[in-house]
Amino acid sequence: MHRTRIKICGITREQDLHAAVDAGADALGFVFYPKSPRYVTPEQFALLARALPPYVSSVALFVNPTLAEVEAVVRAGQVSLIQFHGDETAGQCAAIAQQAGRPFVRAYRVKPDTAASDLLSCELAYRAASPWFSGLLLDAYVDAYGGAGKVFDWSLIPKELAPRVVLSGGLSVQNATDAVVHVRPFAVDISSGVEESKGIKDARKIAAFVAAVRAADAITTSEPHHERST
Ligand SMILES: O=C(O)c1ccccc1N[C@@H]1O[C@H](COP(=O)(O)O)[C@@H](O)[C@H]1O
Repeated sequence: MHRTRIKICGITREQDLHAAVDAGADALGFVFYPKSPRYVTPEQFALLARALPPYVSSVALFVNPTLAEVEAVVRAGQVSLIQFHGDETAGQCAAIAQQAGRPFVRAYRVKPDTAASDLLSCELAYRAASPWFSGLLLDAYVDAYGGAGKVFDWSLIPKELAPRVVLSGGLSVQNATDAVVHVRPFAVDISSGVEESKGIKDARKIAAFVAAVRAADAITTSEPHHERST
């Protein structure tokens, strides 16, 4: 059975970190973009990261960072993976990841006119650019860098790419099962959909989201892959 990996992003409080871990999250995201309502400083991250148990990944999310900013975070606490969510080029991501010694996920903000070939060639280019490239995260394009709670058209994702991507953008307790059953991504990433207010997570929503993803995993296991409807 495929177990869709789950990342809960935008952790700012220790109680939210525990809620996500207790619910069964595989990864927790910390936002190092100062304009975000979910921003944590390296000092705040250092305290939060001490509460991370083994085998739960921590993802440091940046928007157009300098190498020094990334290195400061990597020094502050345990970082498993970097997430680039800005306008960084493949070369910049590769250079920072190499220097910081961490693999990275690249966010691609999907527009209504994004073609399947755009997504496939982007993945190919990143894979060629760096051995530190771990995969693409697909988010909806909005007039901000992310965390906007907006869904994009999942049918734009090429079927051959879906099993490798992190699906993101406007996921919620309500659409989680649908998202996993239709797209069958490797992982899902959610931030605003499990919040009570910006930067403050809701433990019940986190638990319900994880349950909805697991329900979808059970459905996709009983349904042969070739029957995927999108
Ligand atoms: O969470 C933020 O504030 C944020 C800021 C800048 C870039 C990305 C950000 N969050 C990421 O956006 C996607 C979608 O979030 P949502 O579930 O639609 O709220 C997700 O990967 C967050 O990690």
